[in-house]
Amino acid sequence: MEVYKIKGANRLHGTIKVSGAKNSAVALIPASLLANSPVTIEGLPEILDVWTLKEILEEVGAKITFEDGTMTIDPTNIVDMPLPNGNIKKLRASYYLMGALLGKFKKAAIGLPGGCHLGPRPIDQHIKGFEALGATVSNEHGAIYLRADELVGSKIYLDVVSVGATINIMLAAVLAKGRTIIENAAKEPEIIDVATLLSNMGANIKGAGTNVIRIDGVNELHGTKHTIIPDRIEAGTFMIMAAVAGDGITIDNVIPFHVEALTAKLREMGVKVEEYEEQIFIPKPENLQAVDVKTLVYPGFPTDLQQPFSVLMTQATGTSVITDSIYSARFKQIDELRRMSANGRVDGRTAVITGPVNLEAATVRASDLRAGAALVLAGLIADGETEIQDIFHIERGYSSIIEKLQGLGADIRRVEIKEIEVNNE
Ligand SMILES: CC(=O)N[C@H]1[C@@H](OP(=O)(O)OP(=O)(O)OC[C@H]2O[C@@H](n3ccc(=O)[nH]c3=O)[C@H](O)[C@@H]2O)O[C@H](CO)[C@@H](O)[C@@H]1O
Ligand SMILES: C=C(OP(=O)(O)O)C(=O)O
Repeated sequence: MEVYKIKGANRLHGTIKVSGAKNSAVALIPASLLANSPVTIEGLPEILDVWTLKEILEEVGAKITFEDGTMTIDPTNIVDMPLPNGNIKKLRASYYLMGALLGKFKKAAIGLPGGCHLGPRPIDQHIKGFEALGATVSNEHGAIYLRADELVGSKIYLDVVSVGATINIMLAAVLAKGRTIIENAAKEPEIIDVATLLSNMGANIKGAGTNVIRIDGVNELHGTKHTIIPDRIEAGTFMIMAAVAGDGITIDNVIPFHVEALTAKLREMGVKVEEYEEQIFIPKPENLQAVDVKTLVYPGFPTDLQQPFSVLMTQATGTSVITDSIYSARFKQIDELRRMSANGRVDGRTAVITGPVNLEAATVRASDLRAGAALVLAGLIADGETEIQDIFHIERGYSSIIEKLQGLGADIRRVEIKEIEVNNE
């Protein structure tokens, strides 16, 4: 199996470029199935989730080319094939095939999605939306079966603000008859990105990015060309890295407005953040102070940055408290950071971390994507050589992470090791 080996304590310096947004990419790709001619998406990240979706779309008959971040998807000959198993379970966003295929064929059969284990991640709000549009939905042996004679627009109030449900309902509604209104919709930038693609395909969507989205169904959607937004979570991870291990780092291809909640927290800790049009510069920080963080829906502090941020807290003076109000069990990184001598404990939805401490290298396991990112950051500052196992989680969401970090002077390698070495630990 492959692991990352990181020799810590090199201060990092230079410019690091952010890739296209994972959470947009994984929705834009299924959205393209709704068109009747090819859709080209530029700037896609080369991450496992994108490769997996490509394979799933090919299974249903899409013709796809993918080179240098540009994917062209020709959905002209796709079929309404059931997808109860296999690749579907490798990522969370396979749930977007429900909305896209239901919208296109008025029926779909899709296995329950995978993705990071962060506590319960129900999809009841997605189903509520599909049912409101006229679909009957059943769960048969772990796959969701959706069928409708026709889809008719409806008013849907989301009981929980959900990124996935908001996008999935948009996907199902763009070809429905009449008007759909999504109330209490999520407002993440990725939702605007997907609405932009759909609008350029001919859909009629108003209000994406606010908590009320109005969709007037159209008869047909056509191909188009779209450039994806930068990944605000990857950008945020690099900003935290600059604060924890940097000696002057420029983060390139970022929309500063998308990471404002993080910028505010970094400044509260004593980190200087210089914002430019598409770049952020963070000089070498001094004297980090403890802060409290609570994750919230956008534009609040993103849950996806809470785990990397916890590493910064280990370097701040005093006791920091993080509360994750989105997920009930998103602190698996804390146990691994404790192996590296961090002083942290978890109590329900809260982690309490006291610093500063000198982290020490250890063999650790990435339990999920952002826990993995947190361990990479910890490895970059720890004394000695850290080994991170289960790196597929990290590569589900970070494009060319090894090469990007090496570009800043990090001593990080992907290494093949024998299973026996793992079992002996
Ligand atoms: C592929 C993708 O875009 N993943 C992101 C998406 O996940 P995802 O779309 O799964 O997250 P949601 O916004 O739907 O979930 C937010 C909260 O609502 C709950 N919920 C959600 C749907 C539902 O039907 N019922 C329900 O109770 C979830 O359990 C969670 O507590 O948004 C999350 C919150 O910003 C991010 O952490 C993920 O990176
Ligand atoms: C939780 C995440 O991803 P997913 O929803 O794909 O599991 C994430 O990107 O941090």
